[in-house]
Amino acid sequence: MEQNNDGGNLSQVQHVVLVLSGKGGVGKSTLTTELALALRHVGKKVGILDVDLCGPSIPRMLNVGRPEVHQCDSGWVPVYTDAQKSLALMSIGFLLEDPDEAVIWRGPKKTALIGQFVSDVAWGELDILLVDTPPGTSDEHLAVLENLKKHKVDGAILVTTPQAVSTGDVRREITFCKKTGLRILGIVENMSGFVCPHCSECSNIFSKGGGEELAKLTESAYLGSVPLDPLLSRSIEEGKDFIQAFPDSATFSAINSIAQILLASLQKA
Ligand SMILES: Nc1ncnc2c1ncn2[C@@H]1O[C@H](COP(=O)(O)OP(=O)(O)OP(=O)(O)O)[C@@H](O)[C@H]1O
Ligand code: SF4
Repeated sequence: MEQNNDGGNLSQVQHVVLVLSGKGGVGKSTLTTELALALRHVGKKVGILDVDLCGPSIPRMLNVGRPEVHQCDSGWVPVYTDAQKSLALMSIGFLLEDPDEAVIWRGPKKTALIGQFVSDVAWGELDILLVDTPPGTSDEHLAVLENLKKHKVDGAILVTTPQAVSTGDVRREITFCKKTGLRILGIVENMSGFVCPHCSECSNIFSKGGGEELAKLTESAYLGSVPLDPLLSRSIEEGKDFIQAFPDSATFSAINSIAQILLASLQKA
């Protein structure tokens, strides 16, 4: 783990993990949300930093709307999703007056805001902070990474889909990690098979195993796969806690297993 002596607002955060994807729509924000809920489920204190300027969707997924954010002496106070303060969220969406505002910002403004955003959240004590980044390998990624690296970052989880594994987007993402010295903690294949809402049987619509192949190719861990599950997309749309609502589902087991493997690899590092 990279760390300097001045941990700043991240000094009481044990682990920082970026969630990346080569392109949009592969389920990066969904998995960030579900992994955070799964980690909370096993008693961890979790934070989510939503830096996805293209579409900050995590507040909707966690059903927190657009609360007013307050400042304390050490920075922005994150929004807590529960009374126990076990899941903290700070989203770039909270700071935008108009949700479409960020799209028209030019590079330097985005970079400056991200810099401030990454450094100025008063997280307090957290076991793990998940950072939902914009899709691709843009300047925003570099800005997030540069700012986090001043403090600490354990590495990144790469989210892909069975169809996307062999595309240029994924290769560019891997090259980005290598060039910036960002450790790939593991690969997750999302939308891997389809869970029938009637009989819960999972059918592989697209070829399977691409995520595993990619993990071998990049010599990184394969964290697991999550099926395309209508119950999960409904929970996400309605801002409900899937982990709490469907603890017996195969999708819950898949997400839980990925969270456990991730935790084990962070504890080992
Ligand atoms: N495993 C899944 N099962 C069912 N629906 C899913 C699954 N993963 C993602 N989705 C749905 O796919 C859509 C896109 O997901 P999401 O917003 O998480 O993608 P993303 O990669 O973060 O996209 P972007 O970075 O462009 O915001 C959402 O409507 C979400 O509910
Ligand atoms: S998976 Fe089962 S319930 Fe779903 S359509 Fe096929 S047979 Fe019917």
